[in-house]
Amino acid sequence: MRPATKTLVVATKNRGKAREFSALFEPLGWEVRSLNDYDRFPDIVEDGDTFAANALIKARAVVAALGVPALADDSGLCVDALDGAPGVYSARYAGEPADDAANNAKLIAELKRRGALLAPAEAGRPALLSAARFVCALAYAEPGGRVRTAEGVCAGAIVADARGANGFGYDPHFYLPEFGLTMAELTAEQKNAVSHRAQALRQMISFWEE
Ligand SMILES: O=c1nc[nH]c2c1ncn2[C@H]1C[C@H](O)[C@@H](COP(=O)(O)OP(=O)(O)OP(=O)(O)O)O1
Ligand SMILES: [Mg+2]
Repeated sequence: MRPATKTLVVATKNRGKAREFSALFEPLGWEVRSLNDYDRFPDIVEDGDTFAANALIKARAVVAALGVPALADDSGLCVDALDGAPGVYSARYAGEPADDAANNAKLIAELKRRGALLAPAEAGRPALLSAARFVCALAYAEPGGRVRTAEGVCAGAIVADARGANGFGYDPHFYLPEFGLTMAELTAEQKNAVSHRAQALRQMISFWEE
């Protein structure tokens, strides 16, 4: 089961995600179309309990609306000290409409309130950190009803001070110990080598090749 054409609809309105999918698919000779390429595509209600459930909801909604195969991404940030929050609520953590700056401000305020930003023993690390991971569930759906899901995880830590201007969402506060940089300080190529999204996509592509 793999898409029959070299154009793939990605069921997202998030321009940051769409940009990353375009870059990830480009070396494979695939062109990505997002919901921003359709006039007034209705908002999809994401009321699933898990990333995978929400990805399936989005993929199926786009298949139903457009009649073509669709790949959907539901992703978010899970912070250990917040018992996995904001999790599936990452996009609307600070309320709706979704606002990255408000979400980041609420995240840091919440971690400070709980005393959950800790100074690591090692020198050269950012001052205050709190263990976290990015999670990405992908769902691929076809008009015939077949579906496939994949998941990727990227471990890191939330850092109190925002750094970097690349990426989107929580990237300026997501610190990667192996780089000594936040996700927003990585180049697009670096992020696409390690991200939760890239890992989930690698798994999905391996399913497509089965
Ligand atoms: O690589 C990432 N770098 C930073 N932040 C990220 C990343 N990946 C997900 N996130 C955050 C953004 C948003 O707050 C939430 C996703 O929510 P999610 O519902 O999956 O996406 P969305 O509503 O922005 O667009 P859409 O549903 O149309 O795909 O997690
Ligand atoms: Mg969403």
